[in-house]
Amino acid sequence: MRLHRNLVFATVDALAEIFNEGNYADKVIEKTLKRDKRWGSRDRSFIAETTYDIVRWKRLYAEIAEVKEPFKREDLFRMFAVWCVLRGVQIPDWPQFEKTPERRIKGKFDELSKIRKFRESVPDWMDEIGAKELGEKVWTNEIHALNKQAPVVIRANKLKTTPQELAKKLSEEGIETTNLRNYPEALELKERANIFRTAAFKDGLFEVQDASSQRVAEFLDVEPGMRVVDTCAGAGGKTLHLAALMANKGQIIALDIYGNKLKELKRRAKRAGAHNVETRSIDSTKVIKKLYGTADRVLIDAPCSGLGVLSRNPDAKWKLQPDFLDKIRNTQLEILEQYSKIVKKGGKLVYATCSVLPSENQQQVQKFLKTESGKEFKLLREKSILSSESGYDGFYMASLQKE
Ligand SMILES: C[S@@+](CC[C@H](N)C(=O)[O-])C[C@H]1O[C@@H](n2cnc3c(N)ncnc32)[C@H](O)[C@@H]1O
Repeated sequence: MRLHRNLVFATVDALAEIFNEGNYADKVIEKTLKRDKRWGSRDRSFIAETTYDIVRWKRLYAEIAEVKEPFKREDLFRMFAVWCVLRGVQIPDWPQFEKTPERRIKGKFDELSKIRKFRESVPDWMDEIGAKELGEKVWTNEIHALNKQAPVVIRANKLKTTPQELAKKLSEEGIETTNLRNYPEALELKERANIFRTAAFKDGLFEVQDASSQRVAEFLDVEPGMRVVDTCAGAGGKTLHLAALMANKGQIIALDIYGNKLKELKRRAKRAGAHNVETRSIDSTKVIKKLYGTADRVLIDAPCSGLGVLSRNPDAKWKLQPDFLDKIRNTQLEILEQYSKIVKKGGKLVYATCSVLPSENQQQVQKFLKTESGKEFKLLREKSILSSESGYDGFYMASLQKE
């Protein structure tokens, strides 16, 4: 691979913004890619993938390059040089890369690879919590899996198509996919591509949704005609899946504390042809109280650490803080206690997170079952999905019934 100067410089600029200004990697990359209209798809994927790679391996690369935050521009070039050496990419003969110590880089890599927190490039506190909660062996495998680049999985929108029909249409647009066994609506892309540009996407034939995430709406056991409340709907990944499973019949009320996310949900619902979705912004406790005792199904896709989705969101390793984890656990429990009251007698509640930590998952459900609201529920089943076992995101879901 020959490196192009403007692509490498764009990558280094993006890294400076992510690491030193604390901006979100996806937003920075989106902005960077707009910088030059002449960049083709290969150029764009070089910038996106290299930036994500260096974000993912920040701790390891910084340690090898012997640089510390806040990174100076020359530090970022040194980290880039580490990326080149470890990837087997020839180092350009530019002044920024003069005297790159290739053998030393390889030697330091071998030495640091013996220690998990360096090898897997995670902060000390995260490595400790992971090992404490999951056990050394499971955490070692899990963090390894979470450091792999996530595959692109889409969900065929059954309101408009079938996975077979969709695969054919995408193939006609030059995008090859494979069916995923045991995930009835999912297709995985054989190669990464900008699928948002396809006619199939614009026509609402699919949504990008990880395979594990597709398990959540299924877990809710919905039927057409039901009244369903999706309490933490965000931009509606699961809401749209629920609408498809309910064949557009019945009612879905999508809630969130952020109105802008619900706006995006509405746009997506329109594209997907989901007509049974109504959005309500939670701007006071009244919004929730009005719904008490009214829903056949309630989904709490709770805010969480996101530790199960590090492979698609590697900068969360550096953005997450231990005190946030404490705060979010309290929020999860409060949400469970409050929103569970929306379920009517005999109805079901699904609590889900994209975390692999038991303290956000099964332990929260056990705590909830002991509370005043929780005493009315019994746990029907629960599922923990590890990325190291499934090959997709880490998730947790529990189904509870109100007696
Ligand atoms: C895991 S995300 C939801 C993802 C979404 N369900 C999907 O499938 O695309 C959690 C959501 O909870 C929302 N949230 C945070 N605190 C909340 C609260 N107290 N009540 C309702 N929603 C909340 C966040 O804005 C965020 O959109």
